[in-house]
Amino acid sequence: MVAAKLKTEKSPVKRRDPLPHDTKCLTIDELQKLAAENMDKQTRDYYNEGADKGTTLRENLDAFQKYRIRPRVLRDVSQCDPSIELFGKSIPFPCAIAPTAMQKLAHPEGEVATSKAAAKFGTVMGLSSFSTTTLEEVAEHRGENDNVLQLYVFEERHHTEKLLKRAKKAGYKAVFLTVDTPVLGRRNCDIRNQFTLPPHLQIANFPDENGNSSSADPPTSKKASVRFHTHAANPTLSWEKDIEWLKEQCHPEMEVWIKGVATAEDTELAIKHGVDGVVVSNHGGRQLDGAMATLDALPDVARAARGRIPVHVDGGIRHGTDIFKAIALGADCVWIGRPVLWGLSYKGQEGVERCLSLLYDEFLLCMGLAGVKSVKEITKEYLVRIDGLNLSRL
Ligand SMILES: Cc1cc2nc3c(=O)[nH]c(=O)nc-3n(C[C@H](O)[C@H](O)[C@H](O)COP(=O)(O)O)c2cc1C
Ligand SMILES: CC(C)CC(=O)C(=O)O
Repeated sequence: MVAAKLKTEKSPVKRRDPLPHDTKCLTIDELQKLAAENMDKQTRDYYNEGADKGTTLRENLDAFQKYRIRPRVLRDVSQCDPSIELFGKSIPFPCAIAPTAMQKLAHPEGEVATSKAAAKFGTVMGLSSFSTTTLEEVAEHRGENDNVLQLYVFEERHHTEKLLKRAKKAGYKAVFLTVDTPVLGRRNCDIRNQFTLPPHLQIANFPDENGNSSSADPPTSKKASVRFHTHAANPTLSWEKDIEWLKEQCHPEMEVWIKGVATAEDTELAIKHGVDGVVVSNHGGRQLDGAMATLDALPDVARAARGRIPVHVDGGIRHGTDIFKAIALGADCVWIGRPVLWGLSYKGQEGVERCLSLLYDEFLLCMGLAGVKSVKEITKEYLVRIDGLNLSRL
């Protein structure tokens, strides 16, 4: 396979051994189809849908087709190195696992399977606050790996405070404060399906007064202390009030990143308020429908950051060439959401490894064929933009 062909005996680059092919599942699109067979309608809709008309969800995907790669040749690509550093450690390629809620809907092992897969593969996992496994149990399976905790800062701060103390103790490297959710986006399928967690699953990080984890009870229930229906969104969040507070809670043990930035102005503010990194994200098209595709928002954010803080991006990444394009447009790393859920649903831990492995192989192949030997060489010189019938240099 390609990864093996690109490797030479003398290569100093330690590269992952390729997984044997699964001939039913050679692309992320095939993975999505296989996963769909294993999910009930409520789960499939919850995982796959976007907000409202799904415009931003679609555009996140389509934006990658506005660019084509300008390959360079005769560059001796026998020693391509796709690895990057994240949180001071090497990860195999510039791709990590975005936080997605309630993973036991996809597979009984849920977030533990994802953590094990991330550990085996060697990349960073983002854990949603609204996971169906406690953050401590997930951390137990991370091996040498770094994990980060996605955070919704609740109006009742004591819930968040407790969570942050636990995350520090469990060794999480960073918190990713989600900022694109001041109110919850309109998800019509969830409304029609009257989405709720099945009774055997819990939102595990928020026990009630009796120590029981909260289930995703309907909004009328008084049982749980923190429920996603009522707590994921927090319209009161602000730069002045919350970021300083969060840094005080987290530093120096955990970095504070902001997930959900889309503009140069907010990037400047993030830097001014001393955050450690930003993720360009629109929540996978699940929040503001009609918002820009993340790939379209990325160049502005990267320009504004001017290398002062890392700029990551998520949304619509379904192929190794998508990763290449995002890096060329200024991202330091990408995060993937739904493809991991599809991997989980297809085959638990093995499915998540398959997902990462497909993207890795495609990215490595793309590097070799585009004529770059390291991730830092990937710049906008390697892209053209398609405007109608014209191709323009960036
Ligand atoms: C089912 C699902 C649940 C999600 N849950 C969360 C969450 O709890 N917190 C969060 O910040 N983002 C959440 N996200 C957004 C992801 O972190 C990420 O931004 C998005 O999935 C990236 O787009 P992609 O799915 O096209 O890769 C969720 C996304 C999906 C699809
Ligand atoms: C509403 C949250 C619990 C999960 C989330 O962020 C999402 O479903 O997009």
